Amino acid sequence: MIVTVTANPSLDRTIELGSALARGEVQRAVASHEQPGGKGVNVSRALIASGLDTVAVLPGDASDPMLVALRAERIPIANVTIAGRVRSNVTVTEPDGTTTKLNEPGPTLGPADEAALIDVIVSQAKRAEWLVLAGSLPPGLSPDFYARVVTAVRAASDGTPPLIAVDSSGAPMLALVESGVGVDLVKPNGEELAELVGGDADAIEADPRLAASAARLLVERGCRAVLATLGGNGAVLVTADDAWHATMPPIVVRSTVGAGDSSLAGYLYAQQRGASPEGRLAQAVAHGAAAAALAGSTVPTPGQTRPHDASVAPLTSPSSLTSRSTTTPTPSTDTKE
Ligand SMILES: O=P(O)(O)OC[C@@]1(O)O[C@H](CO)[C@@H](O)[C@@H]1O
Repeated sequence: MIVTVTANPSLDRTIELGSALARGEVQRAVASHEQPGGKGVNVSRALIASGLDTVAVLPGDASDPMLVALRAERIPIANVTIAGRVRSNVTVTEPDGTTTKLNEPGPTLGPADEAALIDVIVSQAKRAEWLVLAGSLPPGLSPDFYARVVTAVRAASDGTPPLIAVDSSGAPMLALVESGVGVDLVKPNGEELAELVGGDADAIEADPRLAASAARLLVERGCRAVLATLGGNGAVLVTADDAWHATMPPIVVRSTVGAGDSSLAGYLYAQQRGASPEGRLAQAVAHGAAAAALAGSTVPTPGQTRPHDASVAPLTSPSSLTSRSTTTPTPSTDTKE
């Protein structure tokens, strides 16, 4: 069982344009989609599509349209009732695959909401093999919320605590790494790696060796494995002893929203099926690529993924983080989200 936590879920609205976005103009959309989202929620949606057991923990009233949409998709949830409404995030996609995202801050939560959320997470985590903590934090939650959750879950465990995966950014992610609690897997993109260890985000995303060298700094700070997604340049997986790079299967990008979440789900799906680290990396890239080729934040089924097209190779001598890459990133296949 895999428990996901989305402290700041959203009702994602995707607007597909038939021509390039023109700021300041009125444009007619060719299609629109509304889907329940937020990073942990998307991981749960992708796990369900892959036939795995999951529960999505999130704040939100049972009658909130976002929770209603989640139930309609038959995603098992454990919610903490709050006074405010779940936020709405808007995505605009252009024909060349460019994805523009406008994310609301989310409802303000108080100390009682935070305590209730941690209680629900601790109780759900007792039957979990993995606990996935993903996304931004809404206003009012402590910046070290994720470190608090990890500590509470481990303290309450009466046997083997769940493995913990984290995919977040900014202050909450930095606070987790700096807390020294140590987690089993983190899934940054190039920008988030640069935020955490320094360096140039575009150069990291363009150069798998540079990304591996940045990821290794996170391993040294207590993250047992780092799955770094590099948009069109695939992904790297770095552990204390090894590093691999997987290339991205060729796709036509439709929407990159949730592609990173699908990558994480693909990694967990392969891990649950006993795959080697290389196999997990290939499945992560295949899930991310398949998601990027689908509309809105639609998640793929394993049958829609092509792990054999993601060629995996060991990375033996990572570039120095201070080196600059001359490779140009490939925006048309970016799976940053
Ligand atoms: O604002 P956050 O929490 O960082 O990200 C939220 C979000 O952009 O992430 C998902 C895609 O990864 C979307 O479903 C959702 O709108």
